[in-house]
Amino acid sequence: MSYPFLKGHGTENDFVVLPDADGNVHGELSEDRVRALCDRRAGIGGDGVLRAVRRDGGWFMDYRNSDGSVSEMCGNGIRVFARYLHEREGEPFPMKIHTRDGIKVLDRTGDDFTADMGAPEVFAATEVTVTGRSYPAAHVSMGNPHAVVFVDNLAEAGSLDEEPEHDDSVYPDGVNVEFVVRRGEHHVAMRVHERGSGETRSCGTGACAVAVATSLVDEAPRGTPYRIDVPGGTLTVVWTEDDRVLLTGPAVLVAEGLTDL
Ligand SMILES: N[C@@H](CCC[C@H](N)C(=O)O)C(=O)O
Repeated sequence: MSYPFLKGHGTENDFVVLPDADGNVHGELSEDRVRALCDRRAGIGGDGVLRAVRRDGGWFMDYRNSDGSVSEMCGNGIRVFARYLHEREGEPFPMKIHTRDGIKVLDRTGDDFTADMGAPEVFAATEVTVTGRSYPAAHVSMGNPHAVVFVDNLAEAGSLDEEPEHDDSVYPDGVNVEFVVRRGEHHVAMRVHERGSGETRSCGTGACAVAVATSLVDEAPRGTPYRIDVPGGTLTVVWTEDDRVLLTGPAVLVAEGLTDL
């Protein structure tokens, strides 16, 4: 049996989009199927899967990491998802999208898409260990968990092939780890090891967590735009006076077809 799919990315964080309006095409998407779809040699390839299911008069983004695990939220994925809904399902902007982390509002300005990611949660500082070296980390939740580590040089994080070690009592479901260097005023660069996907070229929720952690260190006024360079491009994040994190960046659809996977 063949199924329609699309492929898209946001700052090179790439996804397989699975249209499944009535939720009965893919049923309970198994971890094995997600892994097969995301396989870069034997599959379509992607850092994750975005299954589009109708819900409550709108759409639900069923996000899976490339290892098949579920995450609450994906900031790059939801911009790709919004573009898909606009171009293929005729949904107008601004649009509301249901996620495991509640409803998010997406808007578009030219080639840029902005996701209102809601309020961050900031917890007590923690620690992560990478290739035997421990680093202090800011603990920020954007619906999904992040550990933000400030370093002098992004190469310090090494190849990021291995999952950073973390305290299971702090992050019982694992954690996304961002390594951050300063580039200028309100401007940083980051690399990320994503829970369930390994090192990726970008992470939208990670960029939000980095902007929140950095603006707290800077004591920057709310509303200050932060430029976050990622290996796959640039994202802009604003933490507003009324405690919403706005993530802006590109989202593109690059292919579509049928898959037997
Ligand atoms: N790439 C995403 C985050 C995807 C989920 C993450 N790996 C997790 O398990 O929480 C983004 O752009 O936010």
